[in-house]
Amino acid sequence: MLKIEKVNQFYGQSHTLWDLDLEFKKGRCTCVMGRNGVGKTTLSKVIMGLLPIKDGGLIYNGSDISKLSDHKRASIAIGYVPQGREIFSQLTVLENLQIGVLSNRNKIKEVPSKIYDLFPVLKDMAHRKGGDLSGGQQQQLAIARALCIDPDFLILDEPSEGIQPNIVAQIGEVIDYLTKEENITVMLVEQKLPFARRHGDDFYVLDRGSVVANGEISQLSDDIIKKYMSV
Ligand SMILES: Nc1ncnc2c1ncn2[C@@H]1O[C@H](COP(=O)(O)OP(=O)(O)OP(=O)(O)O)[C@@H](O)[C@H]1O
Repeated sequence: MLKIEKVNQFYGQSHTLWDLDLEFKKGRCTCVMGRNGVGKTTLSKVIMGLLPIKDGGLIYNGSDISKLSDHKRASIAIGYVPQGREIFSQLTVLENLQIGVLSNRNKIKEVPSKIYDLFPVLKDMAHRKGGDLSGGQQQQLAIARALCIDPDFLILDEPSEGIQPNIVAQIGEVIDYLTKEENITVMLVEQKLPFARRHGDDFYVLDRGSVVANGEISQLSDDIIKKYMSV
């Protein structure tokens, strides 16, 4: 589905991603983990085309997308829910969703009813301003907006961070539904181990911009956690 091949990325002189090799398999949830500052968000932005890479390739369904603009990448159906959500707080819930619909690759005009099946609260709050929603509801709105483009590949950057437990559980159920029922490929940037273990299929652990461990989520051992994830 998506292969990251020998990717190197720099912020100015600062070498941040080092010869990264990762593979995201179709219909699976792959967790990208590691301590603060190891490069997880940088990798998400590289995939979205928000940051340039120095060399290497991003092979998406067999083609190298590393030279495409972020706009073109949205049209090839990569959805992105950034850390901090970035919803439009002055627009209503419905207007936020309609912005996702504008980038829908099948040129639909209305918010699909499936979105409200996944997130019923958004139907109840359709005419409320995004900024009036709780943090958890804003996270749901951000995920729903990304789903409005009908993505094949969805990047979720720490969706459970600072969110109340019942909404975290709902978001986990949505991830399971998207991978298992809709065959969507999910990249889950996650620091919370129980959430990653419950909803992830595969994992990569990064340290200082390099992959230091990977495998199926059942292979995420206490040794790896102690060495690369505990503070
Ligand atoms: N715009 C930038 N300019 C320069 N350096 C940056 C920039 N953004 C991030 N960095 C640096 O790049 C490294 C990787 O940061 P990144 O945000 O990708 O890590 P992360 O693993 O996502 O961390 P966190 O879990 O805190 O979000 C860090 O050393 C960070 O300070």
